[in-house]
Amino acid sequence: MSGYGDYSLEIYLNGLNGVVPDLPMTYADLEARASAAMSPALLSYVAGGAGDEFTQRANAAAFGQWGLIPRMLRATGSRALSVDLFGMTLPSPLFLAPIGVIGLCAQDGHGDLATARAAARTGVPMVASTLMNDPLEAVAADLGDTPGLFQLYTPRDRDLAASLVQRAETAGYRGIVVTLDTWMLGWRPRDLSVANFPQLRGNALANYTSDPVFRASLAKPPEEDMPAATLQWATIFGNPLSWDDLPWLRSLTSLPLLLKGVCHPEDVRRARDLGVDGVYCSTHGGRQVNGGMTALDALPGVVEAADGMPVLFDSGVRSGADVVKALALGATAVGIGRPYAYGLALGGEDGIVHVLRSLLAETDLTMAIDGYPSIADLSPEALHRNAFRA
Ligand SMILES: Cc1cc2nc3c(=O)[nH]c(=O)nc-3n(C[C@H](O)[C@H](O)[C@H](O)COP(=O)(O)O)c2cc1C
Ligand SMILES: O=C(O)C(=O)c1ccccc1
Repeated sequence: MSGYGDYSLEIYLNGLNGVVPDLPMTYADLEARASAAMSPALLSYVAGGAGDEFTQRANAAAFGQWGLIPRMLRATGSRALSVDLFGMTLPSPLFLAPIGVIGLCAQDGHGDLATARAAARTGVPMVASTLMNDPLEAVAADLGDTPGLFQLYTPRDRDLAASLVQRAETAGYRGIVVTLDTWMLGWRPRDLSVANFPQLRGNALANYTSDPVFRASLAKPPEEDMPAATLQWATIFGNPLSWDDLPWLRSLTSLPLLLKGVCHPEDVRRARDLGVDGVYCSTHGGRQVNGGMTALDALPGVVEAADGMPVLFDSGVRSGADVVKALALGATAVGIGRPYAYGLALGGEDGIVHVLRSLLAETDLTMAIDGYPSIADLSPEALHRNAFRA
């Protein structure tokens, strides 16, 4: 049974001793204070999105269409927030979405490890990006007993893809998440304005530079010629996959295989037919394309087509109320993106833990007060279409 809501009591009790939180309690404050703590180039990369960022804003605003219907007298004195995913029992429905430059968001450049340690402390699983400053093996070691999934950016070199997946299996990751919406880079005016793309400067490439297949493709080891290694990375990074590649992807692993960026029911059905174990409904936080549908609008159709297969969700989740709504629309687990990057930039590992505990507390309190004692009680019928939109 969840005691996540007790985080607020803990804070109020600390106040009796004159202690007030040194980390932000609102998303607006988190974003503002983290922005001030980051370099302008890193901030434009993390906070920015595609085009004029309409889709990025709409992803978050879409939650305002829905309101949880309060129900009374439903004995919500304790809440059940745990979820089952691929045979794992997770303590809560949250997970950490893959963030390729999370390493850079920490002062020491090891934000991938800090994220893994925050995952270990909270039990919130981490989806580790292909693009990390530390190799996937080191990140797995810091996860402890908390499960990790490995997010694959499928390179053009099939042997390199196979090597990365094999390494993830050996390191103990519990699933492979293949991201399909980012085999090429979208139009990102903020980054273009400062002519900065972190990976092209050699950042977050540790999984490549530590890989025997990648190293064998280089004339000189990356330690001697990183610019050449980086150019090689740019050449092989993105593979424009088709459905014909799916049997090959499936053959790479016996771990659960998930596809990230899937928003159309027909794509869900096709993935299912080809032996995929789960789909991940996301619009990449509006970073890749602008002007499209929001991830939340796509979610009900994806859930229906998934027909019981797990559906991970992210894009625009900023509060516990958002988490509850995504669960009610059928998400199996809900991914946190930018909020934890800001938590890390502002407060290191403790900053991530604070962001996660705050989101979980608000989720728990929302379910308690509105009369939904377990995640199983959350369904589309629990939601009302709001007439008023802020
Ligand atoms: C700075 C940054 C880097 C990201 N890198 C990756 C990545 O390496 N792989 C991936 O699949 N998604 C990546 N994403 C997308 C996230 O996994 C997630 O879909 C997105 O952040 C959700 O939107 P939100 O942060 O606005 O909630 C990245 C997002 C951000 C903000
Ligand atoms: O910045 C991103 O969202 C991201 O994941 C990415 C990674 C490599 C190339 C382009 C985008």
